[in-house]
Amino acid sequence: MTFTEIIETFKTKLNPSKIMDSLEKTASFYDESDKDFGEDDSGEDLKNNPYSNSASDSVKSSGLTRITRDEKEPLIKLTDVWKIYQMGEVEFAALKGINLEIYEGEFLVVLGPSGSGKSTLMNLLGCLDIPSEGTVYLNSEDISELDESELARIRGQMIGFIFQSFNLIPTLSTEENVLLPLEFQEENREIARKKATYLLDIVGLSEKKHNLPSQLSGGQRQRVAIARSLAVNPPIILADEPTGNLDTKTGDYILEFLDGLHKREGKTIIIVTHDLDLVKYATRVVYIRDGEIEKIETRIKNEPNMN
Ligand SMILES: Nc1ncnc2c1ncn2[C@@H]1O[C@H](COP(=O)(O)OP(=O)(O)OP(=O)(O)O)[C@@H](O)[C@H]1O
Repeated sequence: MTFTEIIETFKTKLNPSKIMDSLEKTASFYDESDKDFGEDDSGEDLKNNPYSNSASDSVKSSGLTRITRDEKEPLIKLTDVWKIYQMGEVEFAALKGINLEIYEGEFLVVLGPSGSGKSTLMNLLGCLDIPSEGTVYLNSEDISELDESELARIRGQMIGFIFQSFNLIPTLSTEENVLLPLEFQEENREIARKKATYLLDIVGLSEKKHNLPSQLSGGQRQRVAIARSLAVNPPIILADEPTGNLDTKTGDYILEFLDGLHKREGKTIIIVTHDLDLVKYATRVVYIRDGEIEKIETRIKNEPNMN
């Protein structure tokens, strides 16, 4: 499939009129100090931050209501959430009555062993799935009853995904993969290109923009996935084992980058992992086991892990 065909398929599937009604106009969210992936940065594009023009009016015009902690309204709220998988006659409860409130600006790490329900929980937090029972609120909107096109609209506005299962599209170049969510939101082509160029520079991949994903290393692919997840400047970043297949150095870069987004841009970061080392970045850690929350721990960020 060509780039244009892929865009058209997405648009047809996901009801563009609804998406157009609620376009996020993108806010300023980087400055030069975010340039964490140094090696192959050209630096040229950082002088012209394409996200900076709309800084003052972006949130107002976006249709998104930014909830502050003062208002004490959670950005995401799960109330007695169950996820039951049906396998023929047999039912399996992967989540059993989860209650969780996540506030804007948190760095939440969801920690649990294999099979504990982390990915199932992530799919609900990311509006990729709806609960079997219970309620999921995003920005005070109950997503449990929404259809797929409405869920897609909310995802497009609110959430950037860094999922291993969210593969890059193999037939598209690095640049086209980053352009995808922008084109999908019918961003002006020229501005979209500037944003893609800017983001690829931020993650240190300017020189690889014409490469296909298969011509990149695992770490580089993950960096493209990060650039793509940030393209529409979502307030929430969801990452499923973001360092899973990476060497320590690249994994650390990615975590430091997410940490920077949290500290400097106030992004809400949610990571699910079984890696205890990631706890040091968290403001709260949710321990999950057998589909239930075992405990929730509030932390002072960047404290050494005491476990
Ligand atoms: N589509 C499905 N149908 C049936 N059972 C499922 C399905 N998806 C997940 N499960 C089961 O639900 C439980 C939780 O799975 P989940 O993928 O959420 O765990 P996880 O904590 O993310 O595991 P891992 O760390 O190994 O990825 C597991 O026992 C799994 O076998």
